[in-house]
Amino acid sequence: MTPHIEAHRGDYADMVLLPGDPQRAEWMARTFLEAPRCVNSRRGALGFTGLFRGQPISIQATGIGVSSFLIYAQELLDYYGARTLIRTGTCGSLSAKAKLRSLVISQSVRPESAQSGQVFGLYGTAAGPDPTLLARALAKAAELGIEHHAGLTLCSDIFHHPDGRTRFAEAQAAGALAVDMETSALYRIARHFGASALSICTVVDNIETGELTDYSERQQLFTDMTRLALEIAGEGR
Ligand SMILES: O=P(O)(O)O[C@H]1O[C@H](CO)[C@@H](O)[C@H]1O
Ligand SMILES: O=c1cc[nH]c(=O)[nH]1
Repeated sequence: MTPHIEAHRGDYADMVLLPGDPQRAEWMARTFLEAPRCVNSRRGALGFTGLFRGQPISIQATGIGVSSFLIYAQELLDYYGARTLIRTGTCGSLSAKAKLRSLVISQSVRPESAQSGQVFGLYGTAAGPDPTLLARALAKAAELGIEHHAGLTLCSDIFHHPDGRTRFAEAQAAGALAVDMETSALYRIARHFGASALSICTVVDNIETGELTDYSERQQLFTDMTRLALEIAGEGR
């Protein structure tokens, strides 16, 4: 076990999907995995291991933001030997292209601020997704007819900000499709451990228009993202 995970070594698969929300982790595991087994409930950060088409896959909630994310990612990579991490998150759209309920696949990511830079500086220079996972995701999403966009995303440390949406102007001018709060940390820590990573997020609100999805519709909302992540995870490393 680790300070934040009560599972034994060997309880996690090499391949781990990482939603932020523990309720999403449970829904994904119970809906899509065969024989899902809860391997962590410490602090309510639920983790599950089961089978997808006969192959072991784990799903671990990471909480909100870089600080929480890095705890779970570090312990999975360093202690439990995870080799592939796929974030199955939510994001806010910063672009008319990234429609509500569609998927954004992060092809490159920039941190929002100097504070982010200091945290991410622990893991060296900027990093991106694993090219093989990215190529698989793009091909599978097209094959399955899943609405998606791939491109630059922004990773923020702050959800409620006194400057509101004006703080995103520079990132929008640079072409950022959407904002989340973990992707930059995912790519950097994965590179540090020589692991493969990809971030896929479902758009749950549009920061320009103020459109919002409701939490109650979120389970159906995550079907495409979960199917896509499992399909590409199911192809192995
Ligand atoms: O829904 P998750 O995966 O937690 O992702 C997004 O939602 C949270 C903010 O509401 C942040 O963690 C952000 O990155
Ligand atoms: O607006 C949003 C929605 C989800 N996640 C974020 O970080 N921001």
